[in-house]
Amino acid sequence: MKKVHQGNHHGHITEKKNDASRKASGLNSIKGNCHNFCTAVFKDVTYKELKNLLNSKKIMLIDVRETWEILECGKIPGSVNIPLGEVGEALQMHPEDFKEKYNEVKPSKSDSLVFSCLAGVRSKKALDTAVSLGFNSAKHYAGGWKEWASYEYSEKPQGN
Ligand SMILES: O=S(=O)([O-])[S-]
Repeated sequence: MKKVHQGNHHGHITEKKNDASRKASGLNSIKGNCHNFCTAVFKDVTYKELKNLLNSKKIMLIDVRETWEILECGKIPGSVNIPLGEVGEALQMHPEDFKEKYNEVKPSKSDSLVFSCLAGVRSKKALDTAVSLGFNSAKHYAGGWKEWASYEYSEKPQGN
């Protein structure tokens, strides 16, 4: 008898838990969508903003393309190459190791970091990694090398 009673009671709790976890996963997906929306709107720098930031020398621009792509296509002047697969590890490195590997001072969590790639997909992933590691001022240049080269190396009027 006792066993049956416990079983029923347990079953009831389990049902409640399932309900609670269903609600939580609903909230998580809302949170996920909001995060994507917020990073898309507030953490994206335009070509002109990037130019100004580079001129002010107040940012570290990290190009997350593979090294061969940079050698083949070119790079935004002043950018540092950290391929996407290395970003998480690099941002957690000891500053001395970072300096040795990338020949740059490791950015602090409050520094302005901007990620770029070819067309904004990998730079967004790098941005998400950086934000999850506490680099809350990080942004990305969604236009990437594609847009940069089109403004810098063609007769096209420059965008914003
Ligand atoms: O560089 S990219 O991932 O946007 S194609």
